[in-house]
Amino acid sequence: MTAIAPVITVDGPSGAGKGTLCKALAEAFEWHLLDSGAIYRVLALAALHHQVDIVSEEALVPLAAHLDVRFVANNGQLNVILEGEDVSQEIRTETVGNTASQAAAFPRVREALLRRQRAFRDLPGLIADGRDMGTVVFPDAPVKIFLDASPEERANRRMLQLQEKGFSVNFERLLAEIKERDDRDRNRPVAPLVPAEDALILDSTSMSIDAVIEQALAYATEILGLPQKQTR
Ligand SMILES: Nc1ncnc2c1ncn2[C@@H]1O[C@H](COP(=O)(O)OP(=O)(O)OP(=O)(O)O)[C@@H](O)[C@H]1O
Ligand SMILES: Nc1ccn([C@@H]2O[C@H](COP(=O)(O)O)[C@@H](O)[C@H]2O)c(=O)n1
Repeated sequence: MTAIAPVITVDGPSGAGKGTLCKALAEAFEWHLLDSGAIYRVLALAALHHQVDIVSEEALVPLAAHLDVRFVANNGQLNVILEGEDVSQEIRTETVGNTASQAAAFPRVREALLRRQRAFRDLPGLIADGRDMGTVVFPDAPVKIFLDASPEERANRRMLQLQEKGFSVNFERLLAEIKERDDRDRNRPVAPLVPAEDALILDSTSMSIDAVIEQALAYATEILGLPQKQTR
């Protein structure tokens, strides 16, 4: 009998700290990592590159079905390769994030990307980062976490992140963009951003990164029946 790889899902809104937490969990457990948002972002970038109409589900579905994307491990980072070109940085802009959230609202686009995401499930286990990991993509995951934070805190984190990279940013504009994306992700008819019924909800608004990681690790190891892991 083939063993089915366990999955830890981490869902939540933009800037809640999912990527940070998932990377730490993947390192601690030495499991595979799925950044499902990167797949939606790559689709958005491919649409922008090929002048595919982002508001046309008809036009986006074939692009999603044949998306030529690879994730290549490189010194502890995952490089994102679209049609042979490294787009790891290009997909991280707010414009691409917003375009991704428009494309992600279409049911048939999501359907076209489903199998690609499930293919990441492999032994010894998978950490899955996204919006619908626990509700749609891996509903049988034994550990589900919904990571939240207030919009103001998330906008502040994003501002600091962009400033560290040398960009000048406007807090009010970032906050408005975050709220707009939240609204679209939470209210779409398919796979909306909602916590799975069996998810642990972690509000990280007033928590440090280390405290979030520690709490998530303790929860996951307890449910999976694994020995307690050390935090970094
Ligand atoms: N608990 C925390 N306290 C303060 N800053 C945090 C916390 N968690 C994450 N951050 C910082 O917030 C920023 C955004 O975090 P991260 O990229 O992990 O969020 P995300 O939920 O994956 O966002 P997205 O869905 O848009 O990719 C990063 O700069 C990260 O270091
Ligand atoms: N499982 C997912 C993951 C992402 N999305 C959409 O993509 C946008 C970008 O995601 P990031 O996590 O990289 O910020 C996001 O706003 C969602 O609209 C999704 O629908 N489902």
